Amino acid sequence: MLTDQDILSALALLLDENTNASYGHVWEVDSDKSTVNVRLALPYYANQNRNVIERQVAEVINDGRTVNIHFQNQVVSASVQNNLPGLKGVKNVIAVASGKGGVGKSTTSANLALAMAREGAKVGILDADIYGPSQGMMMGFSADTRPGVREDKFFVPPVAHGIQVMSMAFLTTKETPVAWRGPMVTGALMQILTQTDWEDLDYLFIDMPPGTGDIQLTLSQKVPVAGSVIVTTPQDIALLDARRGIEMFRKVNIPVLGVVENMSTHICSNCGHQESIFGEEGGQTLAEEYGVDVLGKLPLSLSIRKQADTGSPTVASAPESDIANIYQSIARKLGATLASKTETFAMPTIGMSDD
Ligand SMILES: Nc1ncnc2c1ncn2[C@@H]1O[C@H](COP(=O)(O)OP(=O)(O)OP(=O)(O)O)[C@@H](O)[C@H]1O
Repeated sequence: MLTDQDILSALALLLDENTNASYGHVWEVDSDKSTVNVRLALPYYANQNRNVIERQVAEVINDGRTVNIHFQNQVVSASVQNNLPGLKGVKNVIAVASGKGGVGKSTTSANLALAMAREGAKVGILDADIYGPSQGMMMGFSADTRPGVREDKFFVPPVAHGIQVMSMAFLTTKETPVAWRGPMVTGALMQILTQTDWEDLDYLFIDMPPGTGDIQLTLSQKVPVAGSVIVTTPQDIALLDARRGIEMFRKVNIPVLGVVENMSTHICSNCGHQESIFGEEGGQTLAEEYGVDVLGKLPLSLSIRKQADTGSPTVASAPESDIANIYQSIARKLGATLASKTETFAMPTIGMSDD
């Protein structure tokens, strides 16, 4: 029979597929003749990964005893650029950006937020894409949706699919924002961001305006961002713009957590044939050039478009689909990558629970 120490040593070597490294010393073990209790405390959520972990553990403890695994996930706040004060009710802000419009940044933000929530985290989205706010529509809100108001001071974000959502579109008419100049836009966004009553969020995704102009730069300097994600399509022109996005975040000391390659291949809805119509390995080349990871690749798919454009993005409407699984994997990697960048990371104290 294995000793607890044998088991701990073997568990510490197991590979975490979300980090491509060993889990390390995040395990606790106690056992008797018939049962082994294993506790795993992770600094990110990975509920959709539990069966993989259970299989890994079962292979280590293969001595006929019953194995109980208790999972505990606790997200802590990562440091932010220039020690900006954090946002009340939000542990980590993740900016989702693209160098250019139309590459699927909003679709990716919505699906990643939903995927992160499915992994177990509490999540919000701020639609900062002021000139083309689409989160309201993508998350299924009607056009006349308005946030609640508390104490005449705070917006209470409407909730859809379990996600707290705020958008300039909830406060303006269609015509308003186009007439605004840059400083008005950033001022209004900062106000929405800080005056929203975010409730206990592990992650707030900010769907940034496309591009790398003044508005984007100002937001990146003023909003306390823990990490950013760059969405790009594989065409050279989009990649060129994505480079500018990475460089902008570097300049303001915001870590780039990775690149998501969208519309990576086209899968024919009739025959299933897969083709790289926008070129191959573009995101990979970009990621290598800047020493960041490709967190995942999404195909150009009719279902992604239809589901996002009708208010129930793929992760919500087809959670068991192959495409939803890609978003889940990206969400876990994102959480894990952010946690690994947390300088002040301290392991939570864990207690036994059947959670
Ligand atoms: N992988 C995909 N396959 C098919 N359609 C997609 C995919 N990703 C996004 N789309 C569709 O492409 C259109 C543009 O997507 P989206 O609004 O997310 O882009 P964006 O980068 O946020 O654009 P902008 O910054 O201009 O608002 C939408 O109709 C969306 O449904």
